[in-house]
Parts: sequence; structure tokens; C-alpha cells
Amino acid sequence: MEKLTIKDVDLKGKKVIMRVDFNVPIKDGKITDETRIKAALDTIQYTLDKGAKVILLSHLGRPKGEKNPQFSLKPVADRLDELLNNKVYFVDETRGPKVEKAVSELKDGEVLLIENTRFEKGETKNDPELAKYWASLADLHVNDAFGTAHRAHASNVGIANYIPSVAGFLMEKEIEFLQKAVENPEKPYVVILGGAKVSDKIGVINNLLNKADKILIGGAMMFTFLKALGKNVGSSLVEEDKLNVAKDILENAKAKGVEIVLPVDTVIAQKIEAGVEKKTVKIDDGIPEGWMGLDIGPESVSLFKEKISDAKTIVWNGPMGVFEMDDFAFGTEEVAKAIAEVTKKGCISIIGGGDSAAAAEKFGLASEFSHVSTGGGASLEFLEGKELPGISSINEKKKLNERKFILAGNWKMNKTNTEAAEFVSKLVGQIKTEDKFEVIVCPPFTALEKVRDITSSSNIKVGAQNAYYEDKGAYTGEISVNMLRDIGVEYVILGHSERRHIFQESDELINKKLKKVISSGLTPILCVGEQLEEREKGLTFNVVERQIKEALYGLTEEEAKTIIIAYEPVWAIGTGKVATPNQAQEVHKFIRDLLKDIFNEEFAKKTTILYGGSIKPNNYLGLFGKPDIDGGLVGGASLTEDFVELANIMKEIIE
Ligand SMILES: Nc1ncnc2c1ncn2[C@@H]1O[C@H](COP(=O)(O)OP(=O)(O)O)[C@@H](O)[C@H]1O
Ligand SMILES: O=C(OP(=O)(O)O)[C@H](O)COP(=O)(O)O
Repeated sequence: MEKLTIKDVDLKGKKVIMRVDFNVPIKDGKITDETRIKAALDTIQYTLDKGAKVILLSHLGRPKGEKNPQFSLKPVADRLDELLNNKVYFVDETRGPKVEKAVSELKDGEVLLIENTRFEKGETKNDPELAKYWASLADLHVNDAFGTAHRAHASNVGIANYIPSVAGFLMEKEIEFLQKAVENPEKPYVVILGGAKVSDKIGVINNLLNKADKILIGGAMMFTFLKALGKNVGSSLVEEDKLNVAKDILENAKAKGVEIVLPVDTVIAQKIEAGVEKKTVKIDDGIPEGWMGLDIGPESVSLFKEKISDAKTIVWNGPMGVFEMDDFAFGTEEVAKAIAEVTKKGCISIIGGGDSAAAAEKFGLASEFSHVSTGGGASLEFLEGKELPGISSINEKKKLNERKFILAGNWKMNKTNTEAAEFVSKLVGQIKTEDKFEVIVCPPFTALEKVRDITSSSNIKVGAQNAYYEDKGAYTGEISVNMLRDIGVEYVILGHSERRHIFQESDELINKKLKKVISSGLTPILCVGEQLEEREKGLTFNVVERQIKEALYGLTEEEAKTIIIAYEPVWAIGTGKVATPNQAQEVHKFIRDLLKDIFNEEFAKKTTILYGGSIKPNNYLGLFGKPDIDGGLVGGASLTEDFVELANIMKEIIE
């Protein structure tokens, strides 16, 4: 699934809270590497140019929830003000009256940076209250902090539970390049790993062993491999407890036909110090005691260059030597130049963040690569195939797939016949679905025929809010399915929580109604959902499972295949308390898995599962952006023009 980006949503006049990664090195109050600030400029400027008010969030360093001037973002605000075409306001707080006042005074096209998010204890704990507070400042969250994506913190992950979250351009680009490197790299695919420790890169190696053709190993981590092969590595940096891991990797690679390339010579010295005596030795001759390898040697550079020369995809993570010192920078610089060279010939080159990116900057080669990641740990974890919380919390684009997307309005006991006719006439003129999704309105029984007449030539369909299971007879107050079908009604809501809890409808009665609706050729919308006390006791899945199984009892896959299910947590219906996107997605996923168990995977995949419960335009994108939420069963918001806005949101994000 692809992520929603700022290009997919309307930004004009919106308050946008944007998480960026301005975690930049600062020495004596001066920013020593502004790569991360520059990497965020396009997203910030685009959002401002679209007429949004922008509130920027970032962390800096690890101040452990304390307000520490050494980690203030003020120097970043000053530099950002110079780099952007717009004025940058800064407030030296992370929440409270000063922040709220500054936000309220923002005009369209203006930007405010608030203080370091990690001055808040709740940030790294992903505290819901803090996340909800920051969400309350805005209409939309933009996540452009790829460097922080491996952290589940309040400002980048928790906040997405309360307002829609979309990707910025940097996040989009990072995902695009790294996903390509992990999923379908063009071959030959060469991975170059270096840096200090094997332990940091084991995950990457094991994950990429399934994709790469060659893995070149330099940096200090090469000595663990060389020692595992019985070489004498002197006092070089070795992880003694990883020797067997190295052996396993070498054997695994051989079994998979992946070529592991180790250096054949190394530059050695007796200590890591500039200007110290150094010499080059062949690995096979061994490194004398007291000497350590601090860079790969010239023969290794030639060997690595030869291995790189025909690559179509290269991922590089970790320097070849102690590149911070010119004495030991040769290997890293030469490998970087070789990658740049082959990039010119069309190879896709991706540089993992951290020290590899710093090395690329140091040698002035950063612009020679296809992509230089702004995240060290984040790109590493991505390459390991891990799910990054700061990416999974971003709303997904919805692609037309094997199941219908539906926006249904349950009007309940609202609107007289005249009011219904007037309102639905407006809807017919305003709602355009572009055949991407279905719209259903479910007025009271008294207005059904009128509404059906008005909508008959439109793309709006009509549903009833209930039906009885007998065809006719002494059932005062009831309406039969045939009567509904006779006036062109196509859908019937069954088992709504108000039917269950106010009118005491049992699972057994709902099962009878469901069978009748299906056998009459109408489409049922079966509502399920737990009450607050059931959720608080951890019984949500038990309740939903019982309701679904009882409702479907005795129905074959063929009979049940048209069913639409609506998950409506009772505690969210009409209360203004909406389930968070993650809460809703969790239950939707459970329902889909349950349908797979009851019937099969195909049935589960094809079943539309709607969410219902206090849906509003400001929370719908976050909900609908979840993979197993296929639309909404809308209450209060279906009685006003909000319903049109909900339809527009769906139209915008369904591809
Ligand atoms: N042969 C070596 N001996 C000691 N340290 C090394 C050696 N080669 C590289 N290093 C050090 O490894 C560090 C980078 O390692 P690491 O943090 O794993 O890289 P990255 O951040 O790119 O993943 C650099 O500070 C570099 O000086
Ligand atoms: O610098 C960062 O990570 P990185 O050093 O792995 O690139 C990110 O800003 C995350 O910072 P953190 O590692 O303090 O959570």
C-alpha cells in the first residue's frame, strides 16, 4: 500500500502540524551539518505556498524529558528563517498558553517552530495525552521525519491517532528508494557495509542475503569476519562474541549464492590518531600485535571498485575506515567515488544515513548518488525489513481493489418526509463519486419512497434502517423486506447497537432478519460492536466474534457473500468519542481474519467492512486511511453538509 502525501490533501487554510527531523549536530551554538534542515525545506515551503499555517515539531538530541538549553531548537529556528521564503516564528515552549497563543496568531503561509519535543517526558513514551494535545493544535499531521521513523513517539506516531497523518516529500522519497532496494532491486545488486560493529548490521545482512548478489564488507566490522576465517587481525576492533555469527553469515551467503567480498589489505596503525605512523599490510600476512586496521588498503579499493563496476543497484551503509581522519579516509572516499561513477551510468545508489551520509558530505559527493538517506538507524531498520512505526502510522492511499468502498448515512429517527426530500436533493447535486465508491442514505421508513424517487437517477442508493424477517402478518409496527424491495430499497441495516440495546434485539433475531434480507435479494449492513464496559474488560474481540458468528449462523458462503459489515463501538456512537484509527483498524483486521476462518481468504478479502461511531470530516481521513477500513457508516454527520465533505475526502484519496 502507498502512503498518502501532502499532494493528496487540501492544505489551503488548514492548520498543519508537521513533524520534521531537525536533529542536527550543534557545536558552540553553531549547526555543523544542516543536511536535515535543507532536506525538509521542500515540504515546508510547499505547504506554506498552499496557504496552510504550519506548526513544526522536532526533537534535538536526547534531553530525557528535561528542559535543557543545550538542546534548544532556537539555533535551528534562526537558520530556518534564513533558508525559507517565509518568516519563522519560534516559541520556547512545547505546550501551554504561549504555544496556543502563537498558533492562534499564525496567518496562512506562516510557520511556527515550537521547542524540542523531547523536553516533554511524554514524547519518547508516546504518551496519548501529549499526542492528543499536539493533535488538538491542528487539522492535519504531516510526517516528514524519516530519521525518526524507527521511534514510536508522541510527535510522530501517537499524534496520528487523533488527526489524519500524511507523508511529506522527504518521507515519500526515503520510502520510495529504500522500498525499491528492499523489494525489487534491479540486478546486479551490490550491498556495501562498513562502520564499527557487525552487531549493528547483522539484521541488514540477513535480510539482504535474500536479494543481494554481492555484499562488500569494510570498516571495523571486516575484522570480525576475517578473524572468523582464522586471519591474524592484531589489535583491530573485533567483536569476539560475533565470530560464530560471522561464520553463519558466510555459510548462509554461500548457500544462497551470494558473494561476500572481504578486503585483501588494510592500513594499520598503533593508535587512532592523526599523523601517527601507518602502513599497509596484506590480510594474508596478518596484522602484527599492537597494530590495528583502520582503513581498507589500495588493493581492496581496486577489488571493491571491480565488484561495483557493473552494479545496477547499490546500497551503502557504514564507512570503510576511520574516515573522520584524513589518514584513514582513503578507502571510504574511493568507494564513494566508485559508487558515484557507476551512478552516472544509471545505477541506483542509496546511501544509508548516519556516518555514510556524513562521509558523502565530507567528500562533496552527496549530490552524486541517487539517494542519501537522512536516517541512520531508520534506514538500517528499513533495510533489515523491520516495520517502522513512524511509517506505518501514516495513512495509506486507497486503491480500488477487490472490495467496494462505501459511505453510508444512517439518518436514524431524523428528518420528516419534506426535510428528507429537500436534503437529499442537495446531496444528489453535490456528491460526485467518480465511480470510486458507493454512497447510501438510510432515511426513516416514512421518507424511503420519496428519497428513492429523488435519487433514482443519481449514484446515491437507498437503504432501510431495519426490517422484520416475516413476509407479512400480525407484527404491529414492523416492515417486511418485500415492502422495502417493492419501493426500490437495496440495502438494510441490521443489528444496529440501538436495535440491540434499546429494543433488545437478540443475535438469534438478527440472524433470522439477515437470512430474510439475503434471500430477498437485498444487501445487509450488519452492525457489530462492543459496549464501553466490555472494551474496558478486554472483551471487544469476544463480543464482536459472538455477534458475527451468531448473525451468520446457518448461512453458506454463497448466501453470505453480499454482506457488508459495520464495526460500530457502542461507546463511540453519538458520543463524540471516536475510536482512534489504530483502535478501529485493530478490530477491522480481527473481523477480516474471523471471516477468513469462518469462510475463506477470498471471502474475507472481498467483504466491505465499514467503521461507524462519531465520524466527522476531521477524523475520517485518519480512519479511512487504514488498510481494513473500507468506508463509514455515518450517523450525525450524515444529516448535514458534512456528508458531502466525507464523500470528497474519499474521492480525493481513492486512486
Ligand atoms: N577500521 C575501523 N576501526 C575502528 N573504527 C572504525 C573503522 N572503520 C570505521 N570505523 C568507525 O565506525 C564509525 C561508523 O560506524 P557506524 O555508526 O556503524 O556507521 P553508520 O552510522 O554509517 O551506520 C565511524 O565513526 C568510523 O570512524
Ligand atoms: O539521529 C537520529 O538517528 P540516527 O543517528 O540513527 O540517524 C534520529 O534523529 C533519531 O534520534 P534518536 O536516535 O535520538 O532517537
